Amino acid sequence: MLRLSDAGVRFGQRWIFRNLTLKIDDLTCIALLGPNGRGKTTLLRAIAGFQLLSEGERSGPLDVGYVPQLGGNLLSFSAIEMVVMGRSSALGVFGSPRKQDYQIAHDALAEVGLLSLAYQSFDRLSGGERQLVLVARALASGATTIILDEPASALDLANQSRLLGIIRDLKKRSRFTLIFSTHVPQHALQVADETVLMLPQGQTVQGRSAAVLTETNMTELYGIPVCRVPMPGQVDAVVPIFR
Ligand SMILES: Nc1ncnc2c1ncn2[C@@H]1O[C@H](COP(=O)(O)OP(=O)(O)OP(=O)(O)O)[C@@H](O)[C@H]1O
Repeated sequence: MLRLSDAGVRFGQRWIFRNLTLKIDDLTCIALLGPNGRGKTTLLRAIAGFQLLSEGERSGPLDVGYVPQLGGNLLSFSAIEMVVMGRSSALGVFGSPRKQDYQIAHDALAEVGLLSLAYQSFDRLSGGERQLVLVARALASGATTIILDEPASALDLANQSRLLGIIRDLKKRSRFTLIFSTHVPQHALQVADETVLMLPQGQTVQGRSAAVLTETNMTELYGIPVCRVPMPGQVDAVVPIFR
């Protein structure tokens, strides 16, 4: 189990969050939602153990596969080399990747549907392709806790569906604890067992996704009306009402 108790992170004089207690049971899938700048990345990094807490405590595993938000640090390694880098904790400081590490990387790229781009330079991939390569890297790491920071932000609708499928498959394998942030409540409703809302005024709400993602909570979260529309035989549709 991963746990943050009375956790807080402060940058200079500014508290990003405080008094935050979060319990993540093994093998659950958790979605994290909140408005821009509210502190989701900071919280994910704290959960991963990369961000030092200013107060409170973290307990839980440290071997975490972390998929960062898509950034500008483009590297000219090939896609498969980027994925093989995910094997580094299994190889040790001086180890170099062996045939079996490349096989694992190959399988991970196949899982995200990018095998055909294995030897293309990472810096020449599209944003969505890069995002999927980073997901493959976390899969290849062998970590059983995988944290994904907005993994769908650059994905088209088909690839969002593929990503949700990958998350569902990982859940079915019953080996992984998954935590992802998103600005799309529908993603949480589709695949997350539990959702954590970082509300604008500083409170945090955690609970079963269908129970937490109410119209009232989502409207408070984003400051615009958000509706949940029943879809016969399917998960409710989440519809923001843009003005
Ligand atoms: N190392 C840092 N030093 C100072 N301020 C920081 C640092 N890292 C993040 N912040 C600030 O903390 C706040 C929360 O940032 P964070 O990236 O966690 O938000 P977020 O919810 O992930 O945002 P978004 O949805 O826009 O990605 C922001 O205002 C950011 O500028």
